[in-house]
Amino acid sequence: MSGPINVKSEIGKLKAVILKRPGKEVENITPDTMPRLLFDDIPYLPIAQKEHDDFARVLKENGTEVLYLDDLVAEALEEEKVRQEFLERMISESGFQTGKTATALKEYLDSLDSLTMVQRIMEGIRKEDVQLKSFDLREASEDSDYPFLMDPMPNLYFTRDPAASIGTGLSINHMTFAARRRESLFMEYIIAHHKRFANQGVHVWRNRNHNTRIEGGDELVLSNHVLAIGVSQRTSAEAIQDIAGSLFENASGYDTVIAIKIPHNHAMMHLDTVFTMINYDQFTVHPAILTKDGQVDSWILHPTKDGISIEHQRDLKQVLKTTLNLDDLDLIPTGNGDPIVAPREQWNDGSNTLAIAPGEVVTYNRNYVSNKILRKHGLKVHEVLSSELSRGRGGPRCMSMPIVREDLNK
Ligand SMILES: NC(=O)NCCC[C@H](N)C(=O)O
Repeated sequence: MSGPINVKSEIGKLKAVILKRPGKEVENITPDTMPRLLFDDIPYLPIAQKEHDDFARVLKENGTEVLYLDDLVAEALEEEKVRQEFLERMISESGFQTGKTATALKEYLDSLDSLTMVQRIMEGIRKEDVQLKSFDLREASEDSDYPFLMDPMPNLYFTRDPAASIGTGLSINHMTFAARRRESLFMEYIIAHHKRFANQGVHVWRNRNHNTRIEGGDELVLSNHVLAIGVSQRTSAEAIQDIAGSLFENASGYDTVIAIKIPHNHAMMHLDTVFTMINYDQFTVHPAILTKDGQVDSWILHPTKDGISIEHQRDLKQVLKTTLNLDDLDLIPTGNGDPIVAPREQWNDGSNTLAIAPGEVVTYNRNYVSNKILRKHGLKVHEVLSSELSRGRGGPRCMSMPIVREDLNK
C-alpha cells in the first residue's frame, strides 16, 4: 500500500489526481484584468466546464480516481479552529490584515457552509457581496472603481502549478505572480488538515514560505531519483538549488536534479509547456527550446559530502541518456517540427502532454498534427475537447496534479 502521495515518475499508471473544475472565477475575468490574471482571452464557461468534464471522464474511464480541489479544501476545514485560521490567512493574503473590510469579509464568508465559502473565495468577492457600513479609506479612495475586494482565481483549474508531488512528498509553491500566489494556501491546508493526508508522513520538501519562486509546471519527475526543473519565467535558479538541497538532505530518494533553461515568456511559461516525458524513453519537445543540433543549457545537480555539485551540459539527449540510464531515446517534436504548425500547436498546449501510463497520453484534440505524430511514434493517445480550456494557456498536464502513480517495474 502506498502512502497518500506516491509519484516516482511522470509515466507510471495514474491512480489518483487532483483537478479543479473551472467555475465562476473564469467569468470574473474582464478585458482589463486579463493580462494581470494571466489569461489571453475569456473562456466561455459552460463549454469550458463541458470540456473539463470530458477530461475527467477520460481519466476515470482509465482507472484514475479524480478528486476535486474545492471538495478537498472544504473537507480539510472541518475543525472550527482550522476553518477560522484558514479564513483569517486567506483574507490577510488577499490584502486585508485588519480593519473594517477584513472584519466584514470574515463575517460574510464565515456565514457560509465550508464548500460554498471555499468556492466563493475562489470565484472572487465583490464589494456588494459584503455588508460594509463604511469603507476603509483605501477602498473609498484608491480602489473606488474596482469591483472586487478579493480577486477571482481563474487559474485554479491548472492544479499542476501550486504544488507538485515528488516521491512520497511534495513541494507547496511560492508562485511568481500575485494572481496565483494565494492558490497554494489551499494545498497547505489540504496537506496539513485533510484526513487523507494529515499525519500520514507526507513530507513537504519545500513550503510556500519563501521569497524565491517555483511552480509545478516546471517540476518533472523523470524517475525515482531524477527530477528535471525548468529555469523559466516562473521558477528561479535559487529556488531550484534550494529544493535540490532539501531533497538531497531529507532522504527523499532524489539524488539528481537537471535544471533546464527555457525561454522566459508567456507562451513557454513552464518546462511542461515545451517538454514532457511520455514513455520510458520518449519525450515531447518543442523545437524552439533547442538549437539545431539539439542543445539547451542544462545543469546537473548532485549531492556531495559538503553541499551540491553543479555540472553544465548542453546536449539534451545525452543528459537524459546519462541520468536515466538509457541507450537511446525518442524526442518527438511538437507539430512535427514544422515552422508554422509547431508554434501554433505549442501555443495551444501541443507539448503539454499528460501520461496516464507508459506510452499512453491525454492531449487536446485541437493539436491534430502533434497527435498524429505521437501515434506514429507508437503512443496511445486519448484526445479531449479543447476550444475553451486552452484560452488559459494550459493543457492536460497543467490541469492535473497527480498524487498517486503506480511504481514502474524497471
Ligand atoms: N503548467 C502550466 O503550464 N500551467 C499553465 C498555467 C497557465 C496560467 N494561465 C498561468 O499563466 O499561470
